[in-house]
Amino acid sequence: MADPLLRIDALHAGYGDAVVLHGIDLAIADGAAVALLGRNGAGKSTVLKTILNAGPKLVAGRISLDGRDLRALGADARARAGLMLVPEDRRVFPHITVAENIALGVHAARPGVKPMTMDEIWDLFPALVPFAERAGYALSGGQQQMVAVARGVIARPRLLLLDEPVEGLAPVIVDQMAAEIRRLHRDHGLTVLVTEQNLSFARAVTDTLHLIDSGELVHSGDWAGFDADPTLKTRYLAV
Ligand SMILES: Nc1ncnc2c1ncn2[C@@H]1O[C@H](COP(=O)(O)OP(=O)(O)OP(=O)(O)O)[C@@H](O)[C@H]1O
Repeated sequence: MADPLLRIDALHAGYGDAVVLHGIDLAIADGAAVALLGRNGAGKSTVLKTILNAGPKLVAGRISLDGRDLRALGADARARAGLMLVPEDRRVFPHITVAENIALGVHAARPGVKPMTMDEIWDLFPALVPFAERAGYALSGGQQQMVAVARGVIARPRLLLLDEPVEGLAPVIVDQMAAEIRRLHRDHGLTVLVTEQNLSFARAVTDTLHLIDSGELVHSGDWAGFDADPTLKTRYLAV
């Protein structure tokens, strides 16, 4: 079997003296779409942020991309290696336009990889075209999320990490977002790791899932396996 794109071995990480991840192993194949599900505080965001070196402290374990050990790299270098995080709080800048917000993502381009043009972005996210010149503060939550995703893909990352992308969004926007992410994955080959509590969204955009509870992975498999054991939902997810 080919080496996975991203590989995490025996990862322990946390904040200050508090260790919140206790030995996470995860392998994500190139072209995969994977969900990381768990309750509030289970450790989902910490996994994503540790992959990016964006906050948590790595205590032990190894993270590699295409076989390359990432541990010595800072967040910017990991972005330029092809990892991009769309954070839970979206971080759309309020006083610049949608187009300007999206263009900020270009800084993460990998050496030798041409970022998308704005025309390519508008083709991928036609719903944003009418808002191209609108300031960030004047967007709805769903529009902000779409801007954050567009900014996340403009540099053509190898792996897009999405932290609870549809939290707080209306069901119709959730469906639109699911179609968008699925299209990026299916038609553009984008590898995706998404944390979620919204099961129907996660199911719509991924093929395999991992459940995390108190900083440990407690189940991994496909959706059919998840559905075959209803206790997984009641034990590990707040539903
Ligand atoms: N900056 C921080 N400093 C200290 N502890 C933190 C920090 N961020 C998160 N934690 C703790 O780490 C644990 C895991 O939090 P994390 O945010 O990774 O969970 P999560 O599964 O993403 O939850 P949510 O769905 O609520 O975002 C929690 O106990 C949380 O309180």
